[in-house]
Amino acid sequence: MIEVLNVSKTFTLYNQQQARIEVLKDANLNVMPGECVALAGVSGSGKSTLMRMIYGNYLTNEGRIIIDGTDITEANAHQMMSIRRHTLGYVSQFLRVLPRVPTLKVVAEPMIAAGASEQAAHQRAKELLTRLRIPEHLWSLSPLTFSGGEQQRVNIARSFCQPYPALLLDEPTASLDGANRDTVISMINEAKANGAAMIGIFHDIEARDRVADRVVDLSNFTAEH
Ligand SMILES: Nc1ncnc2c1ncn2[C@@H]1O[C@H](COP(=O)(O)OP(=O)(O)OP(=O)(O)O)[C@@H](O)[C@H]1O
Repeated sequence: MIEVLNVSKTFTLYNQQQARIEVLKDANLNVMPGECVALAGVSGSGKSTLMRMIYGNYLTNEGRIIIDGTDITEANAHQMMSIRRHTLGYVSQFLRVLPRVPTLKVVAEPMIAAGASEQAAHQRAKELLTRLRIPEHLWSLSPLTFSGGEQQRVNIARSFCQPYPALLLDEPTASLDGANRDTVISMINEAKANGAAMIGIFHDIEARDRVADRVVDLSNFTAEH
């Protein structure tokens, strides 16, 4: 479902004497439906960089990244938008939304964009916000003033509102209390049971061990190896 084939990534810092940072060399990873792979490796080994390449935010220097049969290193903007709409979700660490959009709409929006009716999307959004313990009186407010943990839960609700077949998780439990952390771990395991292929970064090792089938250490894919 998510295939990373011989991927290399070097950053060139044009405003700093053309300095080159070789982050990944010949990285390979294959994630099957229903599998969760955790990315590990020392700080700076390229975990976030690889996730951003898979989501199409960073270009790939070499190699191919295949999502559900499409090579996203060659995809145009229209194809990439369609993949993000229907196939690949991304739970980022920080919520990025437009100001003044109510929480309920923020959560339902990706599902509506993927073709669901407003009524069905709002119903699903309400179920998820309830499950993630966001009090109902906050649903009509913008999440921009919410606490860090509340914002993270809105972000998770938004990414789980529709059943993406592939999902990227960037520290999904980082700012959560125990009960919400357990809820998110259950949601990840349910998505897995429903066939989602997932790649995650978890600094919370206990959470990682409860969801990950495999751990891949990106330090093995650096230029020194
Ligand atoms: N946009 C960028 N421009 C230049 N260098 C970058 C950029 N993004 C990442 N890097 C460099 O790539 C390397 C890997 O960074 P990355 O954030 O992927 O590491 P990580 O494994 O996720 O680290 P951490 O565990 O600390 O979050 C770092 O040396 C970083 O400086």
